[in-house]
Amino acid sequence: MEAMGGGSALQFRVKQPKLFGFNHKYKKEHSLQLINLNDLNLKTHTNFKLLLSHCHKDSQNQSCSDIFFFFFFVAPILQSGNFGASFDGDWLLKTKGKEVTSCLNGRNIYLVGMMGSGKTTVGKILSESLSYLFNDSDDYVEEAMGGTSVAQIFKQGGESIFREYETEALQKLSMMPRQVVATGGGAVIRPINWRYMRQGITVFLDVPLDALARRIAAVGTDTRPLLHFDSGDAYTKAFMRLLTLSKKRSEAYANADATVSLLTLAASLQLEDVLDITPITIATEVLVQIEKYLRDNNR
Ligand SMILES: Nc1ncnc2c1ncn2[C@@H]1O[C@H](COP(=O)(O)OP(=O)(O)O)[C@@H](O)[C@H]1O
Ligand SMILES: O=C(O)C1=C[C@@H](OP(=O)(O)O)[C@@H](O)[C@H](O)C1
Repeated sequence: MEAMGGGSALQFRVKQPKLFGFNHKYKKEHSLQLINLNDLNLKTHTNFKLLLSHCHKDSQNQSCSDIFFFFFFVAPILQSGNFGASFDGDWLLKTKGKEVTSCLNGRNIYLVGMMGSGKTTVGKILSESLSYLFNDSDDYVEEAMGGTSVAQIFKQGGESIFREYETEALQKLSMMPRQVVATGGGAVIRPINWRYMRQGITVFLDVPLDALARRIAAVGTDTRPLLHFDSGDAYTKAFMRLLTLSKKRSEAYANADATVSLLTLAASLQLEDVLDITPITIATEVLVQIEKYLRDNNR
C-alpha cells in the first residue's frame, strides 16, 4: 500500500495485495485502486480516518503495523461497498485498548489539562477500552470530604485547602493500579503531585482556549469556582480566566509524558472545529500517543 498526501487529499493505493493473501478476484479488481479518503463519507467515522492518517504519516518508513490492519480488515470492507454498515467506530478503540493494556503492566494513566478539556469524558471511555477503573480526583476529594463539593471547599477553605486535599487524593489514587485518573486542571502546579503521577503515565489533553471557553460557557461555571465571577457574558469570563490560568500552567502541562493536541488531530482529520472531534476519537488518539511514548522510551 502506498499512502499519498496530495494537498488536502489523503489517498491510498493498493499495490501488491497478493502479498497479504487476498483472493485472486480481489487482486484483479483492486490492485490499482486508489482510495481517496475525501470521497468516502467519513464524517461519522473519524476514528477510522484517524487511524489512516497515522498510517499515512508512518508509511515512509513502513513501520506502521496498522498498515497490515488496513489490508486484513479495512480493505475488504471498502471492497464490499458496505463500509457504513460494517465498520464499528468503537472497534478500533477496543482493539487499540487491548494492545496498550498489555504494555502497561497495570500502570495508571493520568489525564491532565485545563478545565473542560475533556479529561472526565475521555477518561471514562479510555478506562473501558483498557479494562481499567475510572477515577476523577475531584470526585475523590468530594467523597473524602463526606460529599462536600469542590465549589464549597473553595468557598469555605480557599484554594490552598483544596490543593492539600487534591494532593492527598492523588497520593491515594497512585497506590491503586489499573486506573485512568482524570485530574483537576490545577493538579499540575504542585511538584509533589508529579511525584505521584510519575508512577504512571501522564497525558496532556491540549485544547485551544477558545474551544474550552465555548464548552464551559455552554455548561456554566457553577461547578468551577476558579471561573465563577459575577459580571460579563459566560464565554468572555471563561476565556479571560482560562487565559490567565493557562499562562501560569502551560509549562507544567508540557511535563506530561504524552500530549494529545486537538488542533493537530483536527488538522489530520480535516475538521475545521476541534469541538467536532468525538470523545471516542480523542480516546483512541490518547492510546496511540501512549503507545508511542512507551515505544520511544522502551518502557
Ligand atoms: N470531545 C467532546 N465532544 C463533545 N463534548 C465534550 C467533549 N469532551 C468534553 N465534552 C463536554 O465538555 C464539558 C467538559 O468536559 P469534561 O470531561 O468534564 O472536562 P474536564 O474533566 O477536563 O473538566 C462536558 O460538558 C462534556 O460533556
Ligand atoms: O483548574 C483548576 O484549578 C480546577 C479544575 C477543576 O477540575 P476540572 O479540570 O476537572 O474542571 C477543579 O479541580 C477545581 O475547580 C480547580
